[in-house]
Order: sequence, then structure tokens, then C-alpha cells
Amino acid sequence: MFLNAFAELSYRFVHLVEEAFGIPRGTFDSFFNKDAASTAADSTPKSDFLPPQHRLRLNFYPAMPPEQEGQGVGPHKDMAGWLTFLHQVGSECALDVQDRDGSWISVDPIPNTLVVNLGYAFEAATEGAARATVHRVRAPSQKDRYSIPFFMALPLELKLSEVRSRIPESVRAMRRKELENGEWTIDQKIETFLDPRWDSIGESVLRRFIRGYKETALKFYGQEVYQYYTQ
Ligand SMILES: O=C(O)CCC(=O)C(=O)O
Ligand SMILES: [Fe+2]
Repeated sequence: MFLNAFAELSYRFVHLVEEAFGIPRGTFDSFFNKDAASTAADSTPKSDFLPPQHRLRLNFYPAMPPEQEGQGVGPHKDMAGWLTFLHQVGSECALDVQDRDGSWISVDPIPNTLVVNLGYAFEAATEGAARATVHRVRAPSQKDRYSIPFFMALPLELKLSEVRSRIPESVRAMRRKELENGEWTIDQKIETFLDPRWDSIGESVLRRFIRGYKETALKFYGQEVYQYYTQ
């Protein structure tokens, strides 16, 4: 139920994104299989895609005295793809997001609000115009902390080129123009997610994972797969 409520909220939010991009409301609906529910009169699914695998995670960070090393999360972008909706439980300040100049901004919890992060696929689909949110979590020293992110995904077989084709050129050109003007400072790295050799969201996520976690990847996928995705 919780997962469904998050999913519904995320679909409504995507309509706001469409509005911001100046494209018709519902442009992205078919990615989420929302119109795939069959009726007695029409049993053919209207979407070609399998339902995306949205995920909910429960994070627990035990409080540790400052002299002991606690458990936080290092700087990262969320891998699941499209958008993350994060519920920070309680009032502990621990989450930081990185500004474009590389400085860190503390995202203090505000009751009854969610933090929205952009994921890798969002950055890739907008050709870097909307940069995926780099964020980290500081280990708490006073009180235990919990957080509940909802990772809104895209169908694994969906091609990034297909997502891009629905995003207006006016948006996709933004980063290119900034690069040309020398205005872009720290983020040159969308290529780590994007590689035309692997255009599907699923393979891009797998490849990103394999590149990010060498030891785990070698253990579970073996040398051949590791080499294939890191060449
Ligand atoms: O605990 C948080 O505030 C963020 C957790 C997070 O970044 C993640 O689970 O990907
Ligand atoms: Fe995260």
C-alpha cells in the first residue's frame, strides 16, 4: 500500500515535470504502464513495456559517538533511474546535496515534506540539462536516524533514446550550450551512465553497478561480464 501511494504520487509529480518541460501532460505515462490495465472490452495492454520496478528502501543509521566511525553514505547519484522521493524520518540533519560549484548544502528535514532527487536516467535523458542529484549522508552522532527513499524507476527494456525523443530539444540543448559557453563547472560525467553501446535502461543500470562495485560484480557476474561492461 505504501509503495502504491508513493507510485501514485510520483506519477502526479511527473505530470508537473511535463508541464515544466512544456510538453503535453501524460507524455511519459506509457513508460509506467498506467494505461495498461485491461478492461473486459479491451484486454490488450496499451503499453509495450513491462512495468518498471519501483523500489522502496528502509535505511537505518545507528548513532555512534564522534570518536567511533559511524555509518553514513558516501557521495552518489541514485542509480534506479528516474526520480527519488525521500522521506527523512525524525528531525536529524544528516543529508547533504551538492551544489553545482561542488559545495554541500544540508537538507534539513521539514515535517510533511519529501525530498525529490533526480536519478541517473533523468540526467541522461535530458542530456545532462537536469543533473542527477549528488548527495551524501553524514553518520548521526546523537540519535539513530531512519530514512525511506522511494526509487521511481523506468522499464528496464526502455531505450534511453526513446525517453530522449520525448524531451524537447529546448531542454536537451541546455547543457550543450552551457558547455560551449564554458559555464559548466564540475559535472562532466554523464558518460559514465550513457554509452550508446548499451542503450536500454536495464543494461545501463547494470553497467553502472558493475563499474561502481568491482568486487561484488566480479563475485556475482564473473570476469567476462565485468570486462564486457568496463571495456
Ligand atoms: O538517508 C538518506 O537521507 C538518503 C539515503 C540515500 O541516499 C539512498 O538510500 O540512496
Ligand atoms: Fe541516494
